[in-house]
Amino acid sequence: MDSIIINGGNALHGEVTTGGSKNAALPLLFATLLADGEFRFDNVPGLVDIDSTVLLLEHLGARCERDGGTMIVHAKPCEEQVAPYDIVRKMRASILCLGPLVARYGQAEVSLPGGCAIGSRPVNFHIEALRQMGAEIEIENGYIHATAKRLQGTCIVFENVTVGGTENLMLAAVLAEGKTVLENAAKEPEIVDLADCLRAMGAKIEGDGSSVITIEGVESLHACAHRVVPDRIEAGTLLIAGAITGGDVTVKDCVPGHLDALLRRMTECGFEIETGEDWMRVLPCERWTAVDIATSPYPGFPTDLQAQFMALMTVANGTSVITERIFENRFMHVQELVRMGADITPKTQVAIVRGRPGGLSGAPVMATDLRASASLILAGLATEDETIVNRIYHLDRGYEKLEQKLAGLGANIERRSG
Ligand SMILES: CC(=O)N[C@H]1[C@@H](OP(=O)(O)OP(=O)(O)OC[C@H]2O[C@@H](n3ccc(=O)[nH]c3=O)[C@H](O)[C@@H]2O)O[C@H](CO)[C@@H](O)[C@@H]1O
Ligand SMILES: C=C(OP(=O)(O)O)C(=O)O
Repeated sequence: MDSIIINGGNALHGEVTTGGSKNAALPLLFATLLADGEFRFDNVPGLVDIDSTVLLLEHLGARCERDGGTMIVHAKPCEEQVAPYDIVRKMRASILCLGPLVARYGQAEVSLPGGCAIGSRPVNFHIEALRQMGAEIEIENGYIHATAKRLQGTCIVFENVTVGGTENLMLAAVLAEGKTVLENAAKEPEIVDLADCLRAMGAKIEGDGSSVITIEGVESLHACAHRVVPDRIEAGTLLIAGAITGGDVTVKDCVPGHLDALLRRMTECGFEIETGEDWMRVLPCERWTAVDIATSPYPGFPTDLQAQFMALMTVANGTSVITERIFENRFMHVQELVRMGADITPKTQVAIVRGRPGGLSGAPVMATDLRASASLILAGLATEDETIVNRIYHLDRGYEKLEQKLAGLGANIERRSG
């Protein structure tokens, strides 16, 4: 199993580019189940989760070709609408094939995704909403069995904001009969990116980016070309990497407007941040002040940056209260940060981080999930000695060549295969 070795202590300097968004690319690729023909996607990140999606699409009859950041999907009619356990268990977002399959073919069998390190992560909102559109859904032998004559447009009010649920229902409603209104919908930039792509396929969608999305179903859709939106979580992680080392880092090819919540908090900490249309820069800062964060749906502070921000707070001046409101178990990085000298008291959904400027030391640590991996690497950069981050396969789900990007900024970091 690969690990990442970091010899901390270097202030990072220079420019680094952001790749395409994992969380946008996944639903976009599942949108190809809605039409036949040749789709072209640019700015597709090279990630294990993208490989898992390709595996599932190819299982469902498509052929995918990749050349750098470009992915061509030759979409064909799907003969057997089955998403098997062996593929779904690799990636929870596989559930996003349910909406398009049942909308287009009137049936689907999709393995129920399990929980993961950050929580139980049920898909009851997806299932309930599809039932409201007329789908008959049974759960048997670990599979969701869905059938429908033609899905019927209706008004769906999500009990809680759900990114995947909103996406699955958008992917279903575009081919339903009549108008679907999604209320309390997610507003994430990835939702807007999906809506843009679906519109390019001929769908009629309004309101994406707000909490009410209206979709007028159409009879059929066609293939299109689309460029994946930049990954705001990768961009935020790279900016924090510059900040935590007291460095001067410019993150290019990103959308700073998608990171308002992070940039506001970092500015409150005392960091000087400059932004342009598609870049942002953190300037050198020797000491920063602790601030509190509480995660919430977009445009709130993203849960996917909570672990990385916590690393920054472990070496801040003062005490920070970090509240995780999206997932019930997203503090798995705390114990590993503590092994590196951090002073953190975790409670149920709150962690009290008593900052210790210059107080971290390198250690062998274990990554438990994707963003926890990033958090431990950031903490490693802030020490003066060696950190070994084990179980790095989580990182490869969501960051393309993170160690190479950080090394390009002057970090002493390498991957060791083993
Ligand atoms: C591939 C992808 O885009 N993943 C992102 C997506 O995950 P994902 O789409 O899985 O997250 P959701 O927004 O659906 O989940 C939010 C909360 O709602 C709960 N819930 C969700 C659905 C449901 O049917 N029932 C239910 O109870 C979840 O357990 C969680 O507590 O949004 C999360 C929240 O921004 C991000 O952390 C993930 O990186
Ligand atoms: C939790 C994440 O992803 P997923 O929903 O794919 O597990 C993430 O990107 O941080």
